[in-house]
Amino acid sequence: MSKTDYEMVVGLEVHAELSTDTKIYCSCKNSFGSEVNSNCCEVCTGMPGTLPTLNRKVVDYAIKMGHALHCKINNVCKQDRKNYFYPDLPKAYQISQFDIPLCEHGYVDVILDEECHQKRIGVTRIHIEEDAGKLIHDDSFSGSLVDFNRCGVPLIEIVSEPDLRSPQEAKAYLDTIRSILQYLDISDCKMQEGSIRCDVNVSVRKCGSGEFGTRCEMKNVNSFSGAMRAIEYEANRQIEVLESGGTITQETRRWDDHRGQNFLLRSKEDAQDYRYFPEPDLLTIVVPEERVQQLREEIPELPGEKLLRYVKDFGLPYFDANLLCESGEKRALFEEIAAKGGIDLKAAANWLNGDITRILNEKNKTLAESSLSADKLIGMISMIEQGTISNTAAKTVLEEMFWQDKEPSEIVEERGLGQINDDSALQAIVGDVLQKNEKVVMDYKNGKTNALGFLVGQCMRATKGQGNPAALRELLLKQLG
Ligand SMILES: Nc1ncnc2c1ncn2[C@@H]1O[C@H](COP(=O)(O)OP(=O)(O)OP(=O)(O)O)[C@@H](O)[C@H]1O
Ligand SMILES: [Mg+2]
Ligand SMILES: [Mg+2]
Repeated sequence: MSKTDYEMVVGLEVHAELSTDTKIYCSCKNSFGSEVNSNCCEVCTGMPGTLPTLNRKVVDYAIKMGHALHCKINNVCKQDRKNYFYPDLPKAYQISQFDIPLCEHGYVDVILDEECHQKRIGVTRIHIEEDAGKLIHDDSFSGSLVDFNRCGVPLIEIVSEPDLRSPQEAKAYLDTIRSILQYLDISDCKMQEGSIRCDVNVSVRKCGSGEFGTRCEMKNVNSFSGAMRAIEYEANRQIEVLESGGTITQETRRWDDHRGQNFLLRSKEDAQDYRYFPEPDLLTIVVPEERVQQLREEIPELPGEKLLRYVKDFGLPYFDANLLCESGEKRALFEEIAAKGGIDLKAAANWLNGDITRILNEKNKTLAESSLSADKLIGMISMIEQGTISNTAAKTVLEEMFWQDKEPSEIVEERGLGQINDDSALQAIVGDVLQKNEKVVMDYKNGKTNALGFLVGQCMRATKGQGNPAALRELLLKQLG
């Protein structure tokens, strides 16, 4: 049998750090990058005799994610101890949730491609738990150091059903989960700071088989593109094992993205190995039904719905809509423009995704720090549409109105950027350009039609960018016969 006779089956566990001000069970600051061991106390390091107190915000944030992923919310639930030893876990247990997670039985619709085909991915559960500390390995000394600042940072674990069938589907799912977290403003999702991490579970089976194969779980996947590579590699590894007559055993493997390979860490522990038991130091979580509903009402329009709406209602191509949807500020400005109307929205999207994004990136600023507004942009784009200014002149207008409290019309006037639409003025320029470019004119007459573009360019140059290109083109065509 060959590779194509097999199908891969993938399920993902996403851990997202929640952006609460304080940790999940104590009042230590929840922040990244502080001096090592400066944000920890006897509670988050589990000193004997200390008691945890649940941070209410953590429950709110997790319920919001539950609503966004269409989950059933278990507003009466408990927390459990997951026992294991590791040097970054001074308590030797993690407070998590075992048999009754806060949210379960959900799903998310993921957009798979530019034609907006969708696939529904099941979400098994979302539970709250605490993060562990961080080991620091350094070549300058033997052994490892440990930083406890991350102990007790709140996490949600979002577990998917094994519904994914390719690395591309897994990537689309991860991108969707990340942007939902960002839309809800409950996690900063900084991959490089580890605020969103994923474990990748993979199995393979013969195409057409109704049963799943044995899964292997990969740890140390540090990016979404790394997840795609890890999935591809692991599925191939399993197929090779099966094809050579072997069997797959349930294992935890370590992905090494640099080498593009994974390595056995341990044969997989089962839930029973953790000896889960109800956390005796914490009360049952009880969230009043009104609070659950109130949180539902706080859910904004989510990325998938928004993207489809931009494509369907505003006629934007997927690519443009997707770029706009990535930034809260851009979305807000675009929607304000769309609500006011009167201009081509594709043009607005182009400016937002193009020059405006470029300028912001160059200056490392946000839209809120600029002087741009929906009205200014509408004003500028209308002037282009009415032929008052050229696209080139508009770039100058944009640069000026970006940081200054000036109207586009003011700038056009001050800087004399108005487009020359006057036929007789343009006629003179066309005549001059044709005279100076006899060879190009010959080429054009001999069938080299792209010579026309060159001539338009020359006319634009002669007008210092202020000629109306459409009018110039027409005049040129007339003269060239
Ligand atoms: N046969 C399979 N092939 C691929 N993925 C699978 C298969 N069976 C289960 N999975 C996926 O494995 C993941 C299991 O995650 P879950 O958190 O429930 O358990 P775990 O990995 O054993 O626990 P832990 O959180 O302690 O790592 C889910 O995403 C699920 O969809
Ligand atoms: Mg898990
Ligand atoms: Mg796991």
